[in-house]
Amino acid sequence: MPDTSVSTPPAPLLQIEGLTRRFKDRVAVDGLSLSVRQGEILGLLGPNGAGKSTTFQVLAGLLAPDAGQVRFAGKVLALSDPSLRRQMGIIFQRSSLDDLLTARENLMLGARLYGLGGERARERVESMLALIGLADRGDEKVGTWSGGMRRRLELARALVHQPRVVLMDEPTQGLDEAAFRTFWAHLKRLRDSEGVTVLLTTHRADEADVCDRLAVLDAGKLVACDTPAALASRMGGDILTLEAADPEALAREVRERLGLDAKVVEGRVQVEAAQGHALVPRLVEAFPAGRLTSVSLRRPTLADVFLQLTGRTLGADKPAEPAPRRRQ
Ligand SMILES: Nc1ncnc2c1ncn2[C@@H]1O[C@H](COP(=O)(O)OP(=O)(O)OP(=O)(O)O)[C@@H](O)[C@H]1O
Repeated sequence: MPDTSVSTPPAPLLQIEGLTRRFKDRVAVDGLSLSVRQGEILGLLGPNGAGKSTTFQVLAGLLAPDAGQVRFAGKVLALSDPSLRRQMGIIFQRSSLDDLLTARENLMLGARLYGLGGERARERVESMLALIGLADRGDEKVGTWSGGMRRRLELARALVHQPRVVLMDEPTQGLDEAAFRTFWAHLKRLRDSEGVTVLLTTHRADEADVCDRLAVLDAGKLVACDTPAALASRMGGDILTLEAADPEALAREVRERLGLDAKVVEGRVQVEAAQGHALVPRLVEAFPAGRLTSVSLRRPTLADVFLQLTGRTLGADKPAEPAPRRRQ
C-alpha cells in the first residue's frame, strides 16, 4: 500500500464555525470559522483587540457566544456543551497555580478536578513532572518559582487528565527568550508524546514563527490561515529600512519621487522591494548625506506579513501610519 502519510494533512479535530461575540455594539469576534487539525499547534495571531482572548474565552466556556458552534471529531456541539470542556486542558493568561501548594500537589489538584484519582492520577502526575523536566522539584512550593518554571507546570497541569486539545491564552507573555525556548521545547515534546492538539493565542512574532499554522485575526475577522513559511512567502521581496530625522517627510518623498510604496513603521521608513539591494544606491543618490542616517536590508518576518495583511503592527492597536493600506 502506498505511504500517504506525508501528503495527506491530518483530519480536523476541532472546527469552529461562525463564532460571533459582541460587547454591546462592538463586534469582538465576527463570524470566525477555523479548523484545527489533529496534533497540530495552531496560533491565533493578532494585535491587541483583534479578538483572540474573546475567542479563547468562548472556547474555554467562560463567555457565551452570540452565534456559532463547533464540530469536535466530526460531531456538531454547542459551544456551551460540557463534553467539549472535558476534552480540553486550559492555560489562562494569568497563572492559576496555587502558590501555597507544591508542584506535585498542584498537579494532583488538576487531576482531581477532572475526576482522576488513585494510582492513575499519581502515575500521570509523576510522568508529567518528568516530561517538563521538573521531577526533582516536585515537592517545592511553587510560590517562589520563576515565570518559566510556573508556565511549564501549568502546561503539565493542563495535560494531566489527557485532554485531546489544549487551549492557551498568550502562554509565554512576559517570559524571557531562554524561558520562551524552554517552554516551546517542552510543548513540542508533549505534543508529540501525548498526541495533543494545541490552539494558542499570541501577539509575539517569535512565537508565531514556531507554530505549525497561524490564523491571522484582525478586528475579529480571520484574514489568513497558513503555515508561517507560506505566509512569509507571500511577501516576495526584501524589506529596506531607512532612518531619518523626519521619517514622515522622507516616506512621502520616497513615494512621490521614486514611486515606491514607503510607509512609516515604528519611527522608521519601510519599503518592500523585489530586488532590495538594487534600490540601495538609488536611495542614497536621491537622498544625499544628512537626509538619510541609515539604510538596511533584510528578509521579511511574520511581523511584516502581519503589517501587509492588516495595515497594523503586531502589538499595536492602531494602524502603522496614516498612509494608504497595502494591496492585499
Ligand atoms: N468584557 C468586555 N467588555 C467590552 N468589550 C470587550 C470586552 N472584552 C473584550 N472587549 C473588546 O472586544 C475586542 C476584542 O478584544 P480581545 O480581548 O478579544 O482582543 P485580543 O486580541 O485578545 O487583544 P489582547 O491581546 O489585548 O488581549 C476589543 O475591542 C475589546 O475592547
